[in-house]
Amino acid sequence: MAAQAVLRSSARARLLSGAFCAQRGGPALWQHHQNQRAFSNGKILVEMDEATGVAVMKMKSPPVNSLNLDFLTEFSISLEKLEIDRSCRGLILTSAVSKIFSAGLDITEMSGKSNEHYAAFWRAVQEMWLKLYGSNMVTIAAINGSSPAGGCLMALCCDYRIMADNPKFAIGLNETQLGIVAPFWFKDTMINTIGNRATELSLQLGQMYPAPEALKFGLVDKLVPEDKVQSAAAAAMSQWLSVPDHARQLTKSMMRKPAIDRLVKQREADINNFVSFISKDSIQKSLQIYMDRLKQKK
Ligand SMILES: CCCCC/C=C\CCCC/C=C/C(=O)SCCNC(=O)CCNC(=O)[C@H](O)C(C)(C)COP(=O)(O)OP(=O)(O)OC[C@H]1O[C@@H](n2cnc3c(N)ncnc32)[C@H](O)[C@@H]1OP(=O)(O)O
Repeated sequence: MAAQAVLRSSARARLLSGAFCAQRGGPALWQHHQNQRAFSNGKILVEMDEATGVAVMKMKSPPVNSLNLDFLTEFSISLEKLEIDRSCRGLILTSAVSKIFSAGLDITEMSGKSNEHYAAFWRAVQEMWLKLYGSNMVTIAAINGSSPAGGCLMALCCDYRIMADNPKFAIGLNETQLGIVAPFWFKDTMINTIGNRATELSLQLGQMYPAPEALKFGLVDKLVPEDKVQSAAAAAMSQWLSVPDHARQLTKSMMRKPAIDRLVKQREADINNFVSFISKDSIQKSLQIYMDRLKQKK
């Protein structure tokens, strides 16, 4: 895909230079065990089944898998590593943290930091989206917990979503509830999944949907009991992998390329927009109030 080509160069350069690995105290090399390969960069564990060509990526950044700059960098590099591995055809994205898929963007990365930090953070968020939404692999989200905002975006980037059938787990783009705004590419991703009107309702209200409602709304494709999420994802994956790769990939590209091209064309403007928005005093105040509320609910 065009966007993939643009993106691959920077992440691959970092991957090959080993800059990221050195920073983490050593290269994230594959460990082999029978038909399994695995690597971990700290916040992400990847296990690959060589017999099926399916990798399972587990987010393991307790307490809530929030997407901070380190996490996003590890995520993009891990994804790139799988993308360039020709033996890997499918990716199941899930969480190793009990009851949480991902709490979305780390709010502390958007509060009280320099404009340079905000810009680097937002570039990393964009990169995560460009890589996951534009992946050539079959991507299935095994949503085994709550998934607000950026966590929901990650799930929406996948080709298919299976969620644990537990009404305590909720998913949605709740940005307006924080007093912030989902950018156009979050909105486009949701429109491409549930349509324009449902997205407008959902985004304006900052709605979080408990699993059964998320299914009705089309935000997820299937609900299964909590202990069956991984096996259901594996079963769905084998169905998806029965389709010839080239035909499926071209179809995926046809569906997603307009949205991807849109961000690629205005990446720098989108970063500048984010920095000027997030650094406003009124927005900082809203985020502070939201964080205080989160801590008080305990
Ligand atoms: C006009 C154009 C504008 C263009 C762009 C401009 C704007 C930018 C848009 C930015 C888009 C943003 C996307 C996002 O993802 S924002 C993040 C949204 N996330 C949330 O609202 C999630 C909040 N968290 C929760 O609802 C819950 O924590 C939970 C995930 C359901 C888990 O609940 P529970 O198991 O009860 O855990 P706790 O609430 O006790 O949380 C544990 C500790 O984790 C901290 N926490 C939680 N979420 C986050 C987070 N997202 N970031 C940072 N930290 C988080 C929480 O405070 C607890 O910390 P503590 O133990 O120190 O108290």
